[in-house]
Amino acid sequence: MKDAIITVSMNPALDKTVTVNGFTVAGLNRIKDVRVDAGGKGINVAKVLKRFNANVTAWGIQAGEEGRLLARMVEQQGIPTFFLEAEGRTRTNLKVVDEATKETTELNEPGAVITEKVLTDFLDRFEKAMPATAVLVLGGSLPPGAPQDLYRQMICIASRYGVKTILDADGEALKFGITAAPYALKPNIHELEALIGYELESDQEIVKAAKGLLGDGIQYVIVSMGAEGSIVVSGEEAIRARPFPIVPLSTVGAGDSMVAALAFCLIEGKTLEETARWTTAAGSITASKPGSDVCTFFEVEEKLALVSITPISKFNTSV
Ligand SMILES: Nc1ncnc2c1ncn2[C@@H]1O[C@H](COP(=O)(O)OP(=O)(O)OP(=O)(O)O)[C@@H](O)[C@H]1O
Ligand SMILES: O=P(O)(O)OC[C@@]1(O)O[C@H](CO)[C@@H](O)[C@@H]1O
Repeated sequence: MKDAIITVSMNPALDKTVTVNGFTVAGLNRIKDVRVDAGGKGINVAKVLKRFNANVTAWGIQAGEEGRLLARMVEQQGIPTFFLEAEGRTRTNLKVVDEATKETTELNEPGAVITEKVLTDFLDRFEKAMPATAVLVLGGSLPPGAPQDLYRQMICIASRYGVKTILDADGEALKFGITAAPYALKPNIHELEALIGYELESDQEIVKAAKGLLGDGIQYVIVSMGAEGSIVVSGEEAIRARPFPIVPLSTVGAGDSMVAALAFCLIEGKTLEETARWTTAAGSITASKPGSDVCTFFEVEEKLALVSITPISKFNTSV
């Protein structure tokens, strides 16, 4: 059985995380600590999957000195990579962690422009890799120059080879991507609300909205809700998962850790309840780590039983 997972980061980043004590907008902020991690959603997913001992390769586009540094940082973690080089410079995303409030403020650059030539080469190599791939993870924003329906194109290619795609995107990239019926989606609550065009006030409303996305090939929707945990929905079941308490150090990569755990659960054939436990525990452990550092397999495994699980049908069967 195939077990290879490919993560794609078309717009990766060096994540520069600075820690301040009491972040002041429009004032002088003295930085207490700085760290730089290899970032981008697909790269974070690959970092977790490597720690889960999965057969993962990080694909993407890199550019300039920053791009070479990024690729080196990923490879130093023992993750096999396939990066095509583009012109310009891979972006640096600034993450400001406020020690006082435990809040993270993110300032993400648009990224280097991608040319049609690089894109065509990438898609060509991508299609060649699909026959040996079991799960594909598409995550993050698209770089300037890329068509908004790029994820849709990739999902269509992957589907021709029976590859299960997990899509973690927002805005237009998500809207277009959904039309190609990825196997699973991981919107956070704000991305889901933006997609459907209205606010969701209760768990029942979230389940209803998530269920509305299922069908025509979409099998799972995981709606993440920060400290509130998540709602995991399949055609047959809906589960409310609540995390154990943590002290958040940087929430960057928490959603990506959920996506990684979902890819792991798909490969391992876990049940929906097990998937709810693995994804939620992975997200919460990553949120308790500094910068874009991510959870390990043993840290997650140790906490699985502490994730509180409630089947949604228990309190409302009408959704
Ligand atoms: N403050 C927190 N306390 C406990 N768990 C948290 C906290 N923040 C995040 N998590 C865990 O991480 C998961 C994903 O968080 P979130 O909904 O913020 O994802 P996201 O918005 O996709 O994150 P990102 O895009 O930064 O990776 C949550 O479902 C939860 O399990
Ligand atoms: O700008 P995008 O592509 O939407 O998000 C990029 C990013 O914020 O996502 C990761 C966290 O999920 C970070 O490593 C990275 O900086």
